[in-house]
Amino acid sequence: MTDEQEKTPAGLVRVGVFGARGRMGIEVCKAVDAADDLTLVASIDQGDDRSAVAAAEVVVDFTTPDVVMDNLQWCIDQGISVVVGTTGFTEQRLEQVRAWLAGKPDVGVVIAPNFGIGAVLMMQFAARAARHFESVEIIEQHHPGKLDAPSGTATHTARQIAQARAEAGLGPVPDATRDEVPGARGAEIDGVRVHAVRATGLVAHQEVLFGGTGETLTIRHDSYDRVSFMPGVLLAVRAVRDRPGLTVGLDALLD
Ligand SMILES: NC(=O)c1ccc[n+]([C@@H]2O[C@H](COP(=O)([O-])OP(=O)(O)OC[C@H]3O[C@@H](n4cnc5c(N)ncnc54)[C@H](O)[C@@H]3O)[C@@H](O)[C@H]2O)c1
Ligand SMILES: O=C(O)C1=N[C@H](C(=O)O)CCC1
Repeated sequence: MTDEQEKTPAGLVRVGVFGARGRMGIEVCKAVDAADDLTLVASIDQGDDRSAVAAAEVVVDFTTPDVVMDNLQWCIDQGISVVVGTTGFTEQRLEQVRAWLAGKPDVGVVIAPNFGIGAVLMMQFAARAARHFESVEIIEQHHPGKLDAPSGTATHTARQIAQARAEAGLGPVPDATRDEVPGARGAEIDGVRVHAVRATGLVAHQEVLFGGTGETLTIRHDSYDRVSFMPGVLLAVRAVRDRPGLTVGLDALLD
């Protein structure tokens, strides 16, 4: 048993944070500190020795797409459950995480592209609406410090919409564009156009625009402050050890 483990009062969940000096990591450390049932045992950023995290029961990762897989493999190897907010998860990456977890029946991993409760509902509403409209486009807007485009949230939403359209037998989204300045029509994710806006003053925002005969439907979510993600992060921290294996998205935890 480590010193940190010995010192922890019974009943408190020991939490470590990767990316602790980043925009999200700072908020996560504050939220864990403020929670009566959690205790922050390690806050790690680039260049720090991550072995301090070995005392944690749950690690929260808000780092970057290029380091998150190494962090995840390390935590799973140590038998530590992980809550991941870092983006960049392809189906291939998710399969890799499932393979690492296969030999660790007591370890849980929750990976969610967006921990905002409103954002999770926005994605659910969009998936529900998708089968009723022939047209759909996604417009995501974020702060200019964001490294990836389109956002993980937009990519996840596009995949869910594409799946709902396929199940409903909808064909391609109508679009007569013949001459295009490259990029003018956005990126295409599973047949859904996604437009990424970056501007100072923004935090994280997304609109899903549906079009049908004589009508449009816009579903919009706005995170004005990173504290909006904290209830979802804490929900996952409290639940992850009771969910062995991989959970993608917050939907199952909210239900
Ligand atoms: N799921 C969500 O709800 C949600 C919300 C906001 C952001 N994000 C995602 O979270 C990630 C982080 O976002 P951010 O705005 O906090 O970015 P950020 O750049 O402010 O923070 C990332 C931090 O990770 C640190 N880091 C880099 N390599 C590391 C390593 N090997 N070990 C430990 N720390 C390391 C960096 O030094 C930095 O402090 C991004 O992928 C972003 O898209 C997800
Ligand atoms: O600030 C970011 O970066 C965010 N990233 C996530 C994404 O890519 O969807 C969630 C919203 C904030």
